[in-house]
Amino acid sequence: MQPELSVQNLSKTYDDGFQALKNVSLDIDKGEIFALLGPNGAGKTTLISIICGLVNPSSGRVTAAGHDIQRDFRAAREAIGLVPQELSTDSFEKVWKTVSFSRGLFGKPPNPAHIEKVLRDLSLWDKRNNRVMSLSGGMKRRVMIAKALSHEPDILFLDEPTAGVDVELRRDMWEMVRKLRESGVTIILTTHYIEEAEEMADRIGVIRNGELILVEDKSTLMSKLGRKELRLHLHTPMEKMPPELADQPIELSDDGYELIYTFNSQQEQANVALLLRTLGELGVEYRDLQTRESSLEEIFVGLVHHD
Ligand SMILES: Nc1ncnc2c1ncn2[C@@H]1O[C@H](COP(=O)(O)OP(=O)(O)OP(=O)(O)O)[C@@H](O)[C@H]1O
Repeated sequence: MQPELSVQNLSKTYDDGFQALKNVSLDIDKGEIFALLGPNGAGKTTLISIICGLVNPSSGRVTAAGHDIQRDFRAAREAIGLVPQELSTDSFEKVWKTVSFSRGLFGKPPNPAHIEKVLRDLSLWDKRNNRVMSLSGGMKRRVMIAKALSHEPDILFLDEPTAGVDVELRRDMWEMVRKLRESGVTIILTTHYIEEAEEMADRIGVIRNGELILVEDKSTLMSKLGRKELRLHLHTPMEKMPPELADQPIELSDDGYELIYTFNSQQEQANVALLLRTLGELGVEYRDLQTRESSLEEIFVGLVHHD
């Protein structure tokens, strides 16, 4: 199957000589939710802006829904909906009008039934006759999404969709994104909230200094790079690590009351059983045992700050 979005060897050097993207290649399938993670200035917005035809690439090729974004600009752009990072919604226009107008910009004939559906799906129907500028920040953000969906795009870009949005609205947005995916829309989102990527994405790409350093299924990423931690709370403090445990990835807490064992998620649980048996043989008693897996956030911080 042809990917819905294909980015091949894309590079961008801005006029001042700054190289914001370095040979980025990425294929995204129809119906995927793809999260692009990266620290500030990594190149996320540049990548999205090139795909949406707002910035010219220095080299490389992009196809969206099978259309080359440079040779076949109109068709490619029509296939894409973009919800930009900056909200430009200080409009005197009413919600219905501004959303319908966006559709017209793509040369699509009016389709009130579609606009109604979009507004209803985004819980904006009751506000359709309100002026955009009179809406709350969260509602304005929904209007931005409605505008991006007005021309029935196949691919939707959400550039930091929930920045500055409260937790409740964030959850509503996630719900909405899932519904969109069910209707066959491919979704690419950038986010600083790792929780968001963890919650939503099928695949995750990590971009750093203009390079796509990793693309992986979320679950693979978490099991490959995630670590598990086992903490044993001891009955009596231990003064130093017994020699039998010296070659294990195990640490003793400063107060001597905790043994902390870390292991790769992929590694066999059998190692844990072995550790517990060794402790039993040594007569080390513990009152409590806790396990914990590293979050995507910890994995991400590790990726972005180390080589
Ligand atoms: N027009 C421009 N001219 C020169 N440099 C630019 C231009 N636009 C962006 N840059 C630089 O390119 C780099 C990537 O910027 P970009 O906005 O793509 O990052 P980002 O990953 O989206 O960051 P953020 O998370 O902060 O939005 C930054 O260092 C930025 O300063």
